[in-house]
Amino acid sequence: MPSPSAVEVLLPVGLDRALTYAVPAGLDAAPAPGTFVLAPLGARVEVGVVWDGAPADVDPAKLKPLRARLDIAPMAGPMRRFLDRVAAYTLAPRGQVLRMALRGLTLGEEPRKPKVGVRATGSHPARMTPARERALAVAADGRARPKRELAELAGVSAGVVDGLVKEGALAEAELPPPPPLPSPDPFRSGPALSPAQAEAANMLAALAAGERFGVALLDGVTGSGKTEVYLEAVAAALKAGRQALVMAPEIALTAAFIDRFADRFGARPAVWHASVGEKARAAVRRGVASGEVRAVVAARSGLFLPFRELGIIVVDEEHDPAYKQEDGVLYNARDMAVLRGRYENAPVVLASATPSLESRVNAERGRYARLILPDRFGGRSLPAISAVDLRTAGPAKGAWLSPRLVAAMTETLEAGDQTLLFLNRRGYAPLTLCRACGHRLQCPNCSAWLVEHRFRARLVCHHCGHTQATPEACPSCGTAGQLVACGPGVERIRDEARALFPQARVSLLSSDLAGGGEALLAELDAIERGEADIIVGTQMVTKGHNFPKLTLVGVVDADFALGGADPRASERTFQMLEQVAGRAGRGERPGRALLQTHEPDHPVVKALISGDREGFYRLETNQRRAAAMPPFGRLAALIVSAPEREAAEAHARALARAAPRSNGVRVLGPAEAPLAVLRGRHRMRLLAQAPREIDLPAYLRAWLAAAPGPRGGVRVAVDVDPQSFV
Ligand SMILES: Nc1ncnc2c1ncn2[C@@H]1O[C@H](COP(=O)(O)OP(=O)(O)OP(=O)(O)O)[C@@H](O)[C@H]1O
Ligand SMILES: [Zn+2]
Repeated sequence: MPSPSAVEVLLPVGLDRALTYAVPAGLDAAPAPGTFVLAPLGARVEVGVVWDGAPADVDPAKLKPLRARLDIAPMAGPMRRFLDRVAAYTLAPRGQVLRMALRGLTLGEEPRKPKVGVRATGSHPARMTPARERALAVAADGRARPKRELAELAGVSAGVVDGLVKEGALAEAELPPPPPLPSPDPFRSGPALSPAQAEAANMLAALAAGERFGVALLDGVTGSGKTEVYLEAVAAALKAGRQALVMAPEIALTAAFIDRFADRFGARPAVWHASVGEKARAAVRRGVASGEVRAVVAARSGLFLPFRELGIIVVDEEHDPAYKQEDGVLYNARDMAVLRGRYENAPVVLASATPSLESRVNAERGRYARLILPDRFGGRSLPAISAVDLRTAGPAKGAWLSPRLVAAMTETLEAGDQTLLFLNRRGYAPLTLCRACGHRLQCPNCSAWLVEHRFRARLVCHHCGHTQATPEACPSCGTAGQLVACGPGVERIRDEARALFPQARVSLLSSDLAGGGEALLAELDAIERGEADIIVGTQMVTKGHNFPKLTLVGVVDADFALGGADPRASERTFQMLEQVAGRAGRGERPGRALLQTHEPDHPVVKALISGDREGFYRLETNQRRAAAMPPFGRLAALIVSAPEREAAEAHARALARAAPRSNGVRVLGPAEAPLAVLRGRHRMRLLAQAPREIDLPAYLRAWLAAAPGPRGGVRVAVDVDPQSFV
C-alpha cells in the first residue's frame, strides 16, 4: 500500500514525471489533486500542483517533505487532464506544459495597499484665498479623493491642497477600494442580423446554450460579419452563466476589436497577450479562476488560463499559422482549443474566411458543423481580383510597381480612397550584394542573408536577430561603394510609393515599426480614421482589419510563398492573398485587388481571380489526399541540431537507423534543413509520415526510446504536425 502521507507533485520544470513528496504533519493529511503546493527541488523551492495518480511506493521518511500548501484555487480536474493530453500529443515534458498554465500566477492575493487621499475636516484655514475656497467647496461633500483629483476638480495647484492639509482643513483619509470592473451584459441587444447571419448565430447560440462539447466551423467570406455572429454565441454562453474565451492572432487584438466587443456587451473584455504587463496578467488570471472575469480575448496562451466555468471558445482566423507556437512546447492553439473544449464540455467555434483544409475536411466528415456566410454584409460585393503578368507588363527596371498598379493607385487617390500595398517582406531589401566581387552579406550565425533595414541603417538577420551597421565597403573584397540592395522589402515599396505620389500620406505597417506594439496600434487606428492614403504592409495587414476607405489592394509579389518544402504552400498563399484582397471594398465603395505575378496560370492565382474558392479547396483536398498529407495522413518532424555539422549528421543518421519498423510509418531523411544553420547550430531534419489511424505520438515515443540519447551538444526537437518546414 502506498503511504497516504505521500503525494505526486508536478513541477513547472523540464520534467515529464511528477515527483513524490512526503506530506508533513500539520499540512493536511493528503492534499487533493489540483492543490497548489511549495516543493523543494534541489536548492530551490518551486510552486507545484498535486497531480493525479498513486504516489510511488517509497518510505515517506526518505522523501522530501512539502514546504507549504498555497491558498490558491486548486487546478480543476479537466484542466489537469488537458495538460496531460497536450504533453502526450506534443511530446513535451509535462512540467513544461504546466509552466504555460502557471503564467500570471502570484502567490496568494497580494495585500492591497490602501490608497490614501484627503477629505474635508470641517475646520477652516486661518487665511482664506479664492483658490482655497474653491478646493474646500469641492471637498465639502465629505468624500475622500486623491490629492491630484481634488486639485484638478477645483482648478488649483497641488500646493494649495498641501497647504490646506497643513492647516488642518483637509486630512488624509483612506480611499475606498475601486469598484469592480463591469461585467459584459449578454442581455443587451446586438445589431440586427441579416437572415444568413441570424441563422448561423442561432445555431451557434443553441450550441453554446447546450453546455456540451461540439465544434462549429464558421466559414464566411471576408466582411460577412463573422464577428457579429460569433458574439451571439458568446452572449449565449454568458447567459448560461458560463465564461467565454475568444482567441485571435496577436495583432488582431486591436483596440478596434475590443471596442466592438464593448459595443456589443457594454463592458470591455479582459485581455491576455504578450504585451500585457505582469500585474494585469495576474489580475486576469485571478479573475478567471474566481469567476469574476466573464470574458477574455486572448492570443494563443490564453488557452491555458484556469477558467472556472468555461462555456465557449472562439478561435477567430482559425487558419492562421500564428496559432502554432514555434518554440518551447510546439503546439497548435487551434487544435488544442478543440481539446480543451472537449474536457470542459464547452463548444468551440472556428471562424475564418479561408478555413484551414484540416477544418474543412473535419466538417465534410461530419465531425464539425459547418455554417456558411456566402455574402458580404449589407449587400457589399467581394473585391474584383485580377492579375498583372510580370513577364509582359512588369515595372521598369529598378521599380516594383507595375504601370497598371500605378494607374489604379492614381485613380484611387483621385477618388479620395485608400490603397494597400502588400508585400510579406520586412525591411528595405532582402539581399545585399557586392557588385565588384559578387559577395552576398550573410548572417554570421545562420545560413541566411542579412536584410537591409535602411531606416535604421542596419543589416538584420530575421532568423536570429543578429544586427550590424550597414558597411560602406564590401567585407570580402574591400571595394567601397559597390554594395547594392537586391529585391524589395516594404521599406523600399514605401519609398517608391512616396516618389510616385509625393502628395500622398504613406503609412508603413510592419512588426518592426519604431515604437513597437503601441505605435502599431496607434497607426492602425489612424488608418481606420482615414489618415493615410497609401498603406504599405507585411502580412500583419491581412488580418481582420476593417478600413472603410480602402478600395484598392496591390499585391507586390503574389508568388513569394509558392513552391518550397511546405506541403501547405498553396493553401497558405491562397489564404494570405484572399485575406489581404478581402480588406478592399468593406465600406461604401466596391474594392478591387491586383496581383503582380510571374505565374498568372498557377491554380492559386486562377482560383483567386475567378473567385472559385470551392474549386480551389477541392483541388487542394484531392492533392493532399493523393499524397497522404495532412489531414489525410499524419506528419511529424525531428529536427536534430548541434554546434558541428558532423555531430548533427551523425546523430540524425543514428536516429534514422533506430526508427522502429511499423505498419505504414515512413521515415524520410535525414536531410539538411533548408535553414541549414540557425543561431550557430547545424540542423538536419527527419520526417515521419503515417496513415491517419496510427498514433503518431506513441510511435515517436517508442522511436526516441529506442534511439541513442543525444550527446555532446546535440539536441532533438520533436514537432508533431509541423507548420514550418525551414
Ligand atoms: N448585422 C450587422 N449589422 C451591422 N453591421 C454589421 C453587421 N454584420 C457585419 N457588420 C459590419 O460589417 C463589417 C464586417 O464585419 P466583420 O468584421 O464581422 O466581418 P468578418 O466576417 O469578420 O470579416 P473578415 O474575415 O474579413 O475579418 C464590420 O464593419 C461590421 O461591423
Ligand atoms: Zn542569424
